[in-house]
Amino acid sequence: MRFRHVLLSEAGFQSQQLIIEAGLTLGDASVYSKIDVTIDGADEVDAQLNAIKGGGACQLREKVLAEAAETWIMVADYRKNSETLGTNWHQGIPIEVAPFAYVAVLHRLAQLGSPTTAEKSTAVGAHGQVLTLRMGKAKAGPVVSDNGNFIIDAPFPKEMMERPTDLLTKIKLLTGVVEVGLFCGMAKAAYFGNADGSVSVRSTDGSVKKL
Ligand SMILES: O=C(CO)[C@H](O)[C@H](O)COP(=O)(O)O
Repeated sequence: MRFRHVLLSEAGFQSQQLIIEAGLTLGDASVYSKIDVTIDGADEVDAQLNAIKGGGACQLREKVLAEAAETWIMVADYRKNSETLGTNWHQGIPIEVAPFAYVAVLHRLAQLGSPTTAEKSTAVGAHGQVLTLRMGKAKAGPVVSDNGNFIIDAPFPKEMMERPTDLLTKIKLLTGVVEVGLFCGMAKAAYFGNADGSVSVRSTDGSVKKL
């Protein structure tokens, strides 16, 4: 396999800083539109290698790089490995939205089945998470992505999370949505770090190999 030692800045500000600090060559997806391999983290990975991403609010850029890659690989620790998305990642699907449209998108997500405060006891079971605009921790106001957009975290009931591609399609069609933190059918493999320090690799055929 041929590698170019160029790292792309689109994965977000933090990645860009790490690339510069390490003295590596910083590239750009508009110059390197085809990538051999993209390796990325995930917030949760299901049995079919679908993933939730966007815990760091970078899912738009990360999806552009994943789609540009011949091979897209995920790395995560064992706590992010589950049968169905939403099992261990409870805060919901990260959705990047145009700021002026966020109230409209919140309404449409609620209509799609994402629970709001009023209905949380029936809709989300034990976890109690509800549809929210993600707020900053060290700043007042909402989190603003590297693209100047807001992030909505939208939990959905288990029966909808079991069909992530259908859910992705429905959310992506809402006007005002820029990108959805569901990565479906994209990964060639997921590498999980185990509690004992070993690594397990799961492939698209469902096979798991311990390294
Ligand atoms: O999707 C992401 C950022 O948008 C990250 O890949 C995801 O949040 C995992 O991060 P970490 O490996 O630091 O736990």
